[in-house]
Amino acid sequence: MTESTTLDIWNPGWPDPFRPTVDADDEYADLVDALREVQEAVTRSLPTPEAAAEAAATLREVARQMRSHEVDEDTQIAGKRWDIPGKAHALAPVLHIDTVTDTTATGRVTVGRFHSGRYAMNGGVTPLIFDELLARLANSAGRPWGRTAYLNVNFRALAPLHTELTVTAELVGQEGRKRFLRGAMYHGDILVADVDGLWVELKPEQTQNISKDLEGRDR
Ligand SMILES: CCCCCCCC(=O)SCCNC(=O)CCNC(=O)[C@H](O)C(C)(C)COP(=O)(O)OP(=O)(O)OC[C@H]1O[C@@H](n2cnc3c(N)ncnc32)[C@H](O)[C@@H]1OP(=O)(O)O
Repeated sequence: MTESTTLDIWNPGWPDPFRPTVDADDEYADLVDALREVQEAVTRSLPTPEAAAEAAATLREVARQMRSHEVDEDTQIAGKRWDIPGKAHALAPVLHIDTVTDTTATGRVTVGRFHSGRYAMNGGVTPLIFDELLARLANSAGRPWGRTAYLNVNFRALAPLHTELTVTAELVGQEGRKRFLRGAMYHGDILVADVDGLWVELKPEQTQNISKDLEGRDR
């Protein structure tokens, strides 16, 4: 796999909760890499029942250890490492963002069997990748924070596993608070998916303490 160029494209307009609140060093990134390794290895395996039970006990022990270090969402590292591909979050495949200009962005991604549907990338994973790249572009160049309003994805061809795919994004228009983006994913010259997305700039009251907005809701 090609190593990425890391880009710190932190937007000063973004609210503080999106920055890690402790100095993150690579032990955190390594922990999430190890979690990704587990996800892929478990997906690819057919252990004996005894081996499955042993692994489950080990994983529950790791979960117990991590629960003893639990913090609130504003303080956690996962999803906050803008400087490294994957942002130290194991949900989506690791997207290597190579370029971000005021109106375009490009990246590369390779998925394994953990993100497979059946011998090709799962259809729910493609929007995750588009959301990551398009959101970075929508919210870069000093633009105030906006949220995804829609992502309309067209699947044009199977996206192969274990193969580097390129992803592109473009800001195609702005009307008031609305930012219209378009993106595409390629396997070599083959278009595997494209997307139209809308980001809506948040009103000041929408950027205040999101956890308060969710109080009392079943999350
Ligand atoms: C500090 C907090 C930051 C949080 C960052 C979180 C980042 C994410 O992960 S986003 C996750 C996925 N996205 C979401 O959960 C978003 C949920 N939806 C929302 O929050 C709201 O619907 C939101 C912000 C997108 C728009 O709501 P609101 O600000 O009230 O917009 P509203 O004033 O109704 O509409 C603004 C314009 O956008 C248009 N619009 C809004 N939603 C849509 C849509 N889905 N389709 C088409 N047009 C839309 C409206 O028609 C309107 O257009 P016009 O100005 O021409 O009349």
